[in-house]
Amino acid sequence: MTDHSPDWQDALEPEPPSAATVFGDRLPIVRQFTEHLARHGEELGLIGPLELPRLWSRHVVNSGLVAPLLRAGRVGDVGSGAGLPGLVLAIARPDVHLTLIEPMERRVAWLNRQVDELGLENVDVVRARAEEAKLAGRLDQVTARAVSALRTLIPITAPLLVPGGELLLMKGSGVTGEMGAAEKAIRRFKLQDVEVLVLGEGVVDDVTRVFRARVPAA
Ligand SMILES: C[S@@+](CC[C@H](N)C(=O)[O-])C[C@H]1O[C@@H](n2cnc3c(N)ncnc32)[C@H](O)[C@@H]1O
Repeated sequence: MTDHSPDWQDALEPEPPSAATVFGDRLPIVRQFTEHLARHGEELGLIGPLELPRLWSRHVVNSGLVAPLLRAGRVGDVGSGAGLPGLVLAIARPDVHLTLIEPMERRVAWLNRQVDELGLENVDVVRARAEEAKLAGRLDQVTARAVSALRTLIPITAPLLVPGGELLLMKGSGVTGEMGAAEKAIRRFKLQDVEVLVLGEGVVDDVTRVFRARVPAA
């Protein structure tokens, strides 16, 4: 019999074993989200045409690696786009409230639709640029992925934090160079305990780097 599976299904990377390790009993909802993204992501301009063969490992599992770093409280994800890492983290950590901050109307509509379809009760979506989101001093932790270099990302994310709050900024292998270029911003916001965490060793082929730092406590 001829297989009439749609193109997206043929192109989608098979679920890697790391997905079960990272998401545990939340995996069925992560699967739903990944399928929605694979089905609609390209036509909605959320992911590029080359991303389906690496959607699980490069995007979904990669985002989920940050979940153990979240503390209970209110976490903001700046520039959520398709929901990476914000929606994935909201699925993985139902005990944490996620605020997804995204200025583009089409992406905000997508995020709201996913929140409804996946039945997530720990998410709100704010349509705004981070610097205009009226969230200054309100968030316990802020995540971001693929939004901008640290030198411009720190000045739009650090002001959102409560005193003692924490930045968790997902970065590529160039993070050390970015930190050098961001020295002025690191000093200006008096960031403390600045470090780069390497996540996923022994679990995934491509490790994830996270720039972690705290703003001073009051
Ligand atoms: C390259 S996409 C990355 C999306 C997603 N974080 C990911 O990893 O796939 C960058 C996203 O950041 C958003 N963005 C750009 N500048 C922003 C700002 N100042 N505040 C909030 N979001 C911003 C864009 O609209 C876009 O959705």
